[in-house]
Amino acid sequence: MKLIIEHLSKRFEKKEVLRDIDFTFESGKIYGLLGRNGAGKTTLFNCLNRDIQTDAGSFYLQEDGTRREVKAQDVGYVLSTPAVPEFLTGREFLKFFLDINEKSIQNPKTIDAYFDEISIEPEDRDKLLKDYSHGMKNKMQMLINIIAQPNLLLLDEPLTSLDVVVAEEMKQLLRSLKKGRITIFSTHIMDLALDLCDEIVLLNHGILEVVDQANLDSREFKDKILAVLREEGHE
Ligand SMILES: Nc1ncnc2c1ncn2[C@@H]1O[C@H](COP(=O)(O)OP(=O)(O)OP(=O)(O)O)[C@@H](O)[C@H]1O
Repeated sequence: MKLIIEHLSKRFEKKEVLRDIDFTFESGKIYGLLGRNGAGKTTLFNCLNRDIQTDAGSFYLQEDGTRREVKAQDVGYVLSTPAVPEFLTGREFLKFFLDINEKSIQNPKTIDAYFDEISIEPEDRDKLLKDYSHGMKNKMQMLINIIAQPNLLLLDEPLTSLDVVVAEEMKQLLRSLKKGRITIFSTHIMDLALDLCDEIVLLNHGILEVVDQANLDSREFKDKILAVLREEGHE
């Protein structure tokens, strides 16, 4: 499966954020999306999730030579600022989510098994989500997006607020889930991108480009990424 983006453009008033983007993402890979503040990473995700309209261009999934439109159920989108229903407990939220997605979830596990997977302690599972820490809310959001096994998993700086142990567990989880889906991961933490991702993609001057990692050790590779990103002055 491939996600093919053709001539995608988006501007906000005078600011041209995405400029005629042509890019192909392939399943089985984790893509690290790097770009400076304001480069347009969230805008790209919002377009792919159809939260905002594009000005021009299109994107679609291609499987066995057949193209089809990206549907809502194809996409899991983990926001950098977690949005969870604060009036529910963790368990109620998870149960609700499992119930409404019953038909699409393959090999469902028990609610406690899911909590175990993201290391939410038993004593926290029946607390209201409003009393969860930022990192715990983030984990819940990541979990419900992973459970539904989307074809396209968009992660907008999701590991930044997690403690080192959980961030490591989440990395393992994402690695174990990458087969058969396209994972695009935006981050400002270059080491995380290098550690987790199969490809590094830069969003620079409104276009996407892959950074070729061939024959470069990680220091040289980092320098190369920085050099490309530095070209763009603050606007
Ligand atoms: N709804 C909006 N209205 C007007 N301008 C917007 C809107 N959303 C984003 N922008 C502008 O588009 C540009 C790209 O923003 P975006 O949030 O996509 O960048 P980003 O790469 O995710 O940044 P960061 O790394 O800082 O989170 C910025 O200049 C931002 O001000």
